[in-house]
Amino acid sequence: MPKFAANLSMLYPELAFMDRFAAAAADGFSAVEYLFPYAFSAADLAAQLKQHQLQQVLFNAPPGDWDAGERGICCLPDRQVEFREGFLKAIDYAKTLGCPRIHVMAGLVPDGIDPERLLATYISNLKWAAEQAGLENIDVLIEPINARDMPGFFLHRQDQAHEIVQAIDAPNLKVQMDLYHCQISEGDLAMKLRQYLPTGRVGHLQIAGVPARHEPDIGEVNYPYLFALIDELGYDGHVGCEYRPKRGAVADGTSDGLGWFKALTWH
Ligand SMILES: O=C(O)C(=O)[C@@H](O)CO
Ligand SMILES: [Mg+2]
Repeated sequence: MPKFAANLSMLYPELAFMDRFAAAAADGFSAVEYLFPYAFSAADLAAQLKQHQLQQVLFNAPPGDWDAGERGICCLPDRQVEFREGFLKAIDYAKTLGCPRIHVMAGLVPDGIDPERLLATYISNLKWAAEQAGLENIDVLIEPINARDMPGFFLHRQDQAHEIVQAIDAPNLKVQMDLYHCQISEGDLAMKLRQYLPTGRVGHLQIAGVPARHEPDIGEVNYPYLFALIDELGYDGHVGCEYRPKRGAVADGTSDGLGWFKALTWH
């Protein structure tokens, strides 16, 4: 069975962020991920990980002005200095948290800029980021995100992401394959896993039910089948549980929806 990580940005919305570590550990998780650590000190976050014996497996580099609607700045030509400063801050957090990978969001395609310039900026920033992160044995990940949830995002498809990763050819630059986004954008999940996991270029997996992004046992995707396939293909990384609990922010709403996880992991 794959190893699962609780995504603390989406799971446990009923709790304050700092209380979500304890809740994830109590539910049987041994690893966590979340979008952004920057509202907290790295030392406080590291203390939570230590106290609850959790491994931090992923977080995101600063995405620009998230509250204003930005979704990453890596492809934006006029934001290179900010991207690089933010990425170095992410490396500092990763070192304190013992986190081996950082997700870099590409950004929304702005009007009126030549797509070739966006791609050139994206590639140049990713090359630089992979070099910096490589000095600390950290992987850099890029994630295709579906256009229904994030219209105008630069990166929507697995083949596009893999083409970029291959072109840059840095050993620590990989794809974050979120099966929720992949199902919405392109489908054929089992064949996509068979195509991409053996390349060694998938650095992290994530899951959610489709179409509503609730628990993985709600919706059109047969996850037990895919978990067996992920094992068969020899993937030994984590699978991030990045979904919005169906019961929402009510007491025990997240834990009550974890029957699918407990059935797989509790013996
Ligand atoms: O939304 C997702 O999917 C993610 O993995 C986030 O890191 C970016 O929105
Ligand atoms: Mg994701």
